Amino acid sequence: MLSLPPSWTQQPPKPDTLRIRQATDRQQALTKPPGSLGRLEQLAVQLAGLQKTEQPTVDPVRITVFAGDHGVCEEGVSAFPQEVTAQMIANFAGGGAAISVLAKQLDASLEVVNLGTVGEVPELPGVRDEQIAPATANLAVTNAMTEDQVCAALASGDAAAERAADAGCRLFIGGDMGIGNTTSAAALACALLNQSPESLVGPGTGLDTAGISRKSQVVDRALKRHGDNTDPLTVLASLGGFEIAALTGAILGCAARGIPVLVDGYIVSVAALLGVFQQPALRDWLLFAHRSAEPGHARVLEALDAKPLLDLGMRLGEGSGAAVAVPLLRAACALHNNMASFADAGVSNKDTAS
Ligand SMILES: Cc1cc2ncn([C@H]3O[C@H](COP(=O)(O)O)[C@@H](O)[C@H]3O)c2cc1C
Ligand SMILES: O=C(O)c1cccnc1
Repeated sequence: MLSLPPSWTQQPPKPDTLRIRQATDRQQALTKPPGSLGRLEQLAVQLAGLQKTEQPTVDPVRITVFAGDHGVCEEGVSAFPQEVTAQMIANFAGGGAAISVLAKQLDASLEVVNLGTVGEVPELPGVRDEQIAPATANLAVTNAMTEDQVCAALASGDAAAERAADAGCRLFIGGDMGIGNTTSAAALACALLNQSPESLVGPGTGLDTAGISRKSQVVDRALKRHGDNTDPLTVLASLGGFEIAALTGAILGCAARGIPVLVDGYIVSVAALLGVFQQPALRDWLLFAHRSAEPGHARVLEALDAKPLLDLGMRLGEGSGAAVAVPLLRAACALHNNMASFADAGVSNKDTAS
């Protein structure tokens, strides 16, 4: 019997329509022409509905980076060697990674979950050892994971959501670290969206044209082996990665517990897409931070009907693009919660002007 977290099979809660109406009315009453704060208004209204509150906030922010290695690296699909995954875990803990710097700057809590790396990772503060296997199997030739391994990864993600809820976190950011994971993400997105490898495979950490063409052929082999099954659990087992499955589990787990999720780039968006395939109502809980420079991201965002807040040419992962968008959400909440209304400030509204 597979042991799946409840959020895999149960629908996430619906946003609170009363709070949405109240927040929409409040935006109309604040001292500004209606709609003049653009998408910041919609963000505050969405957060008020999801958090079931008059005073939305994103603090405290929780960032969890999930790390795992990919057997498909033996096909030469990344510009970087596989040992970088374990080395970066140490860098996250040491404060030197991009997400470490951003988390500190945002005053967000950062945790790292190691789901399985080929390289040794010593015991480190802030790093949880939840290793499933040293790496997934090579998805070009066989299923990347067993269904039991997928369940273990989903459960790790769900446990991260539980910790975020227990800590009173009001916004969740998931990050990825796993050399080779843009190959897995492309294969997953191709299988779910019935796309060709050419349309979704990109340079990742920096492949040249010949490298991208080789990577496309690897994804093509994987898709031929996989067939046309779009069941999320089957697709994850066939083409996924430990960190991607854990991200899906975390995103579903956060929604189930009433925590909105700020989605990062290509990898996290594919994890979110899997979650939406499994539970379409998950879509309500997702805010999209940025458009990654990885070319396949645009197609994945389109499938999710998502218009990200930023387009900065970033293509790092780790949750970094989402972290950069947090100040926008903070601004949206501060404006919503603290601006004066026309009545309070004695400013004439459109309707009362003579
Ligand atoms: C030093 C370094 C830090 C990273 N942080 C995130 N990634 C990102 O790049 C990798 C995916 O790209 P590909 O599929 O081409 O290997 C993942 O580890 C992802 O998290 C990094 C990559 C490197 C090299
Ligand atoms: O957008 C991402 O998530 C991404 C892009 C390239 C490499 N790693 C992650």
